[in-house]
Amino acid sequence: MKRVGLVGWRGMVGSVLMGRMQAEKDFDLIEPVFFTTSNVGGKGPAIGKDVPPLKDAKSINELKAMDVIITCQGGEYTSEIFPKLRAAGWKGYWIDAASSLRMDKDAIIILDPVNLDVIKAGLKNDVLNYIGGNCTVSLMLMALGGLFKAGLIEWMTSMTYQAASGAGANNMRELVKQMGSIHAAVKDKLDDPASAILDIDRAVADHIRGDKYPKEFFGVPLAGSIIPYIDKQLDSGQSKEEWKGQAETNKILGRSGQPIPIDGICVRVGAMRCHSQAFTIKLKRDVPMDEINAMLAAHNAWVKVVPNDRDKSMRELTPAAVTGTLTVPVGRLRKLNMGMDYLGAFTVGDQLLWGAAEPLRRMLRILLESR
Ligand SMILES: NC(=O)C1=CN([C@@H]2O[C@H](COP(=O)(O)OP(=O)(O)OC[C@H]3O[C@@H](n4cnc5c(N)ncnc54)[C@H](OP(=O)(O)O)[C@@H]3O)[C@@H](O)[C@H]2O)C=CC1
Ligand SMILES: N[C@@H](CC(=O)OP(=O)(O)O)C(=O)O
Repeated sequence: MKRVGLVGWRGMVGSVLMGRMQAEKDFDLIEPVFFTTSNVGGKGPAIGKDVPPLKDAKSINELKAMDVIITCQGGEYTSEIFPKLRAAGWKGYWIDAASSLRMDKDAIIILDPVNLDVIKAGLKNDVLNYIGGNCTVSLMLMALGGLFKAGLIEWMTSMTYQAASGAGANNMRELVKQMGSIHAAVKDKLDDPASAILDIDRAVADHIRGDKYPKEFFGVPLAGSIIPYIDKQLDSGQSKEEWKGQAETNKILGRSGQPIPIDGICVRVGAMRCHSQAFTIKLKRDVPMDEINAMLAAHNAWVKVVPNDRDKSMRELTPAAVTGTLTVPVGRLRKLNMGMDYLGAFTVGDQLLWGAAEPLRRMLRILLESR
């Protein structure tokens, strides 16, 4: 059995990964060894089988004994430990949720329902580093895989509505606190049916601009507002999150040469853990809608085409409907006023599942099956 080291298993992404690995009985197929940066010698998680005490995630010697390492510990950990581990001669497989190594020439971005061929070619060519993609990019590709596979996309824009979870666990807590604090600030007025809505509105606006509004982690209000910037600022005028759209998509698809142009504006909204995206897609030719729907639906087992119907869209194409599931609905599909080769679409996906944890455990399975 392969010795698989798990780092970052108790964090937010790690916990989702643990849940999925247990649900899919992945632990039956491996010898799991759990690592920690804060509790060496402590008890490992309950996974239905005995595991050794927690090992030191900074010990190159302990890590070197692993055949595979899966880490959700974060980019700083990867940047510190990965080069030392390779410098020490470790030849195992490194599977990582963090972005640090994604664009390295020695790394493959993993999203097997979309790029199993790229992953398999990597394994054949002894590539050892397999990195999960950015959540918006992975969810976009799960939704639109059929159009990419058919080579129909000339260029596209993605305008995102990204959940608080993408910023981390503390930010999710802060979003809920912000919601609660808004309600508390106007509860008396809300309880009085005779109160004027503009008084409530003014009180809410004063509150979210005021000092008592909790915004330690976001820095600005999210509940009752939006944040039109995600990740670092780049000289190109894009945010780093926006830059990833084109760079990672083309790498995931294994495209060399001319990249498919992809750009847009990434925005944080008050959803908990589902990212949504609205697309404008320039098709290479006018393809009938029934063919487009069929292509999208047939691409993978998780995408679900939602008919462009008001009631169905409102019920099935929302973070509230999708959260905690692996289903990636895509809908609002229609030709735009710009012409018959312009397609509009909207998708929603759980960014902790397909956007983070799921591709990692599936990569482990691919490795186990291939080796
Ligand atoms: N958040 C996201 O949406 C996505 C994140 N990623 C990447 O995954 C990595 C991890 O992200 P995320 O899971 O959000 O990070 P977390 O902050 O939730 O967890 C990271 C580590 O923090 C330590 N930790 C400290 N205090 C706590 C606590 N109270 N509860 C749990 N863990 C704690 C744990 O390490 P220890 O046990 O050693 O103390 C844990 O492994 C990042 O690199 C990120 O870029 C990738 C895709 C999406
Ligand atoms: N930046 C993403 C989350 C994330 O962790 O992305 P990446 O893995 O590319 O750093 C978000 O805020 O929604």
